[in-house]
Amino acid sequence: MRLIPLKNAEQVAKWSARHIVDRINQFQPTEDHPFVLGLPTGGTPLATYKELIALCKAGEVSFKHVVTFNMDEYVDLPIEHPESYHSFMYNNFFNHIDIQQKNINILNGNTKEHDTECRRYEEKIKSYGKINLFMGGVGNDGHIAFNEPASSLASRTRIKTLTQDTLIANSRFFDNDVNKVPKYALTIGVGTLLDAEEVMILATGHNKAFAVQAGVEGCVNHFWTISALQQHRHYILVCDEPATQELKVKTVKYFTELEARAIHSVVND
Ligand SMILES: N[C@@H]1[C@@H](O)[C@H](O)[C@@H](COP(=O)(O)O)O[C@@H]1O
Repeated sequence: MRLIPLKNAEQVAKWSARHIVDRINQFQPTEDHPFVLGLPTGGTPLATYKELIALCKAGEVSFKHVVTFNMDEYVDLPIEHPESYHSFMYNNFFNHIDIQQKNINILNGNTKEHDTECRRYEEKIKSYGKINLFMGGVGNDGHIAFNEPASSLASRTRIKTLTQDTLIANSRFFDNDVNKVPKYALTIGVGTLLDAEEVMILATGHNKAFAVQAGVEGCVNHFWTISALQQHRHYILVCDEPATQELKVKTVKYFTELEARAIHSVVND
């Protein structure tokens, strides 16, 4: 894995946006050979989306031949609701870049046929071969996408019941009223994420410190689903300083020195 320990959230946004732009540009996507990008919602990636919009407007990257797959969507929350992940993605990203509508994929949480929708999503991903780069955030309890504690580490896209911790954490988007937060979500599985060619997780703020510890130093276990990424061949965790607070000093020093000495054609997986 690569741990990128940075000073603050602004640096995390700049580093992650630049990484995505470099990967897209190296790939040289075309209509018939698009770059496939997995995307999250949440407060953490917002600044990365702002950077990507700026880089797109500056002509440093085009999303014309980029296909996106979002990680998750609430169940039974109308698409037009300001807190649906559809609204989030269009308002904060898609409306401001040159992506083609036909290349945007987000799970439909308003269907009654949850299993069919989840299977369709997996098959659509497969139709592109694989996701080239999946960006993600992480919950305070170490969940990735909506793979809540004790999710199968082999799981695929499916419906999940959200935990009380997640309902409380997400109530900040629903007038601080936990009863307004949808109780279920459709989410890609841990296995779906592990199939991506590369996974980049962003973690900022001291609330994420235990999740980061689980993702770097912890044992692989289903209670901290981020830990499953330790088995991924190209896993990058980009953190600000508060998010590394629970890591050993030795661990942070090790990865800092590794990055300083790295020749980036040689990846430190
Ligand atoms: N499903 C999302 C996750 O994808 C996200 O990583 C997490 C943390 O969000 P934030 O970045 O706002 O802390 O929230 C939700 O649970």
